[in-house]
Amino acid sequence: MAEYKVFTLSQVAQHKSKKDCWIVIDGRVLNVTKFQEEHPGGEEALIEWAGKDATQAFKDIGHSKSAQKWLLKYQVGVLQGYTTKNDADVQVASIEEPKKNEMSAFVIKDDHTPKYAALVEFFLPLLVGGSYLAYRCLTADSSMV
Ligand code: HEM
Repeated sequence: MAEYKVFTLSQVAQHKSKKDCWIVIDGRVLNVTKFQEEHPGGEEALIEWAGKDATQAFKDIGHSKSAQKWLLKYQVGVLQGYTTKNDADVQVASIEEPKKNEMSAFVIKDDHTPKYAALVEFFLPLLVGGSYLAYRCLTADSSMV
């Protein structure tokens, strides 16, 4: 388990230039100065967030799991108020939740009960109506005799 130095947001804010660029993601303080040119999303995306907490922006893009692992490579500390018990904890917190919600929505759609109810609602009036007509026909025939 790595022991990281603790920084306040105002300490991070002092590293907001292209030559000295820190950002915060999920409570991790990252020195991304050398990563700017390598970043597949462009260096501007990182410079825009220099010295700030970019957690929401990072999540909104939908970065891959592999991108999340890259965070560990550039971590220099932890934001005050956060505790990273181990490296795996913070990674999982970022992407898995939306996928679980998608699945539960799918399960609700897959429920067969409403289909069954719709069939009964359709055939029951037909059955009652048909029986009534048959009864009327039979009664009419017998009255003519
Ligand atoms: C140190 C933090 C970051 C790392 C390690 C990182 C890493 C990556 C990686 C590996 C990709 C390629 C696609 C993927 O694997 O998901 C990517 C794409 C991208 N990133 Fe980042 N990123 C970081 C921070 C940010 C921030 C703060 C923004 C700001 C909004 C950002 C915006 C983007 C965009 C726009 C793309 C392109 C997405 C696409 O082409 O669909 N990234 N990033």
